[in-house]
Amino acid sequence: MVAMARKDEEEGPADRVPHLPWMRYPVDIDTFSGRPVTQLPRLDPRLVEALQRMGIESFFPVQEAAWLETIGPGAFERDICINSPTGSGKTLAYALPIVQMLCTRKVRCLRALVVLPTRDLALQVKEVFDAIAPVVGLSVGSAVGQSSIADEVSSLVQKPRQEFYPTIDKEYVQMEPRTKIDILVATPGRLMDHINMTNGFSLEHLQYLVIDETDRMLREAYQSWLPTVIQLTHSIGQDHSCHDIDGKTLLHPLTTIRRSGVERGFKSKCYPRLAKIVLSATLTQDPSKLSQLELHHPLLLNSGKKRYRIPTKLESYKLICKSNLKPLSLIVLLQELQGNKCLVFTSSVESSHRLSTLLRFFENLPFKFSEYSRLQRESTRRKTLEAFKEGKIDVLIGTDRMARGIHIDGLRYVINYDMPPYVKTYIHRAGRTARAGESGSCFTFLRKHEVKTFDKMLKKADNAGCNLHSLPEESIETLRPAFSGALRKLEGALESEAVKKYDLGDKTPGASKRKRPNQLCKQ
Ligand SMILES: Nc1ncnc2c1ncn2[C@@H]1O[C@H](COP(=O)(O)OP(=O)(O)OP(=O)(O)O)[C@@H](O)[C@H]1O
Repeated sequence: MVAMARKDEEEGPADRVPHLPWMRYPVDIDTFSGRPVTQLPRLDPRLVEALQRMGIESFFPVQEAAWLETIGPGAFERDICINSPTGSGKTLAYALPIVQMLCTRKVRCLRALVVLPTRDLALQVKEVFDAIAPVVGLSVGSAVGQSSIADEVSSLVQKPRQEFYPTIDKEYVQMEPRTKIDILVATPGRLMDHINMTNGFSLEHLQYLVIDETDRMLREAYQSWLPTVIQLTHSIGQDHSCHDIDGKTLLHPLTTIRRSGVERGFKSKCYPRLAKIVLSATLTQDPSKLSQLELHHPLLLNSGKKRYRIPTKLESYKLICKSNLKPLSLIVLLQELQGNKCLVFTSSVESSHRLSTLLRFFENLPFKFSEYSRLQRESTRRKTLEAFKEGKIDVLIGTDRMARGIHIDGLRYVINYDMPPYVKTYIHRAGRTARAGESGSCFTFLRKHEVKTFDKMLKKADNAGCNLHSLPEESIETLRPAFSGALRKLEGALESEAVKKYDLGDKTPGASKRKRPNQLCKQ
């Protein structure tokens, strides 16, 4: 009962009317057909060319909808919230309007900030900006912890050019914008490092804030990055003036002044205000969570009739099997998928590790697989993901860490080795395939007693029919003898790993809660 209550709190019933009035009347993304890139009003011709070089001939509906709500008369007068399926092109939906809006800027300083929960995602988003921003003279940076903090600092800010202002006091020179970039893509941790420690890093000129994967970003406080950013961009009443050597008041020519607005709707808010775009495939409707964003007259762009939607070309299948036969069923399924790229999701890092270690003890499997886990080093994970993208590995075994936002070209299959706990989890896992209008399949292993819960869960999403998939019994039987041997080797391997870690004083996350070595193999 407690577990069910928590689920409802997390997701709510499928068709519940949102508490917030503005969420009840969304712009329906499905009414946009996605026009050719050459036919989007006001799109800079240089951007049209850049998009064509990227192989983009026409826009996806969410991109057209976001453009029409942000560019032109009344541009960015309201904050934009986007709830649109995985792989529907949300990144370009915000990147393009921001780049278009900034392409007439005269002075380089940090004007747009995009925040994402993980480094992999942030780098993926930066690639999109890198493909369009430089053609209109904008510079894009990242703060994700990929390089040392010193390297990152020197890529983001420049040293003050005091020699150009020999007669003016230091304070004036300190106000010169020093950021080398117009757009920053960041993870919250590194963003906070720069806010707190990097001399010359300033958000005072920030005009656009994008929070991608908003529901996840709001679930975790990440060192209070959000209130900090909002606070730093509220500079009402700050004294922007400084004085020259004669004591005359001098206003720095490059200062963005936010005033207390008096127009309707802006009372007691800063103007020009910080325009926000928040988005997800599973945008929260929880008023208390959304209130943290301090949205200004928000406008919701929504896809589908229900709260959640599964990509049109995604086919969902369930496989019912006993838990002791799950590894064998997985092998048979992977054999069926014939070495096509596939992501396998488990419920925990331990379960991923156990499964991939077990598979290693089967000989001659017709697919190459690898574990992808937060317990691995960052460099190992990066190499594994690269190898998977390049097709050197066919199957990645991991947890929900791989589920958010990551795009892998040509990924046709997703397998839920363990049932996802929430429909949101299903949507993000399954959404690694069937992206950008391509087709894909998601298979979910279930024990008999899980079927009802799973079916009920999928009903919360639009377009979520699920067929039964069965595997040939004889193929499973053939693997049984190898299975017993592999299981024995697995226990031995896990035990010696545990002993080794114990001796070395395990420092990995969760180590203190880990079981003693002699308890491990009894599971
Ligand atoms: N107009 C377009 N035409 C063709 N391909 C596109 C277009 N827009 C985006 N894409 C491609 O679609 C893929 C998915 O886009 P994107 O990652 O932005 O989806 P998303 O909606 O953010 O998904 P998620 O919710 O999983 O993060 C990317 O590979 C991108 O290059």
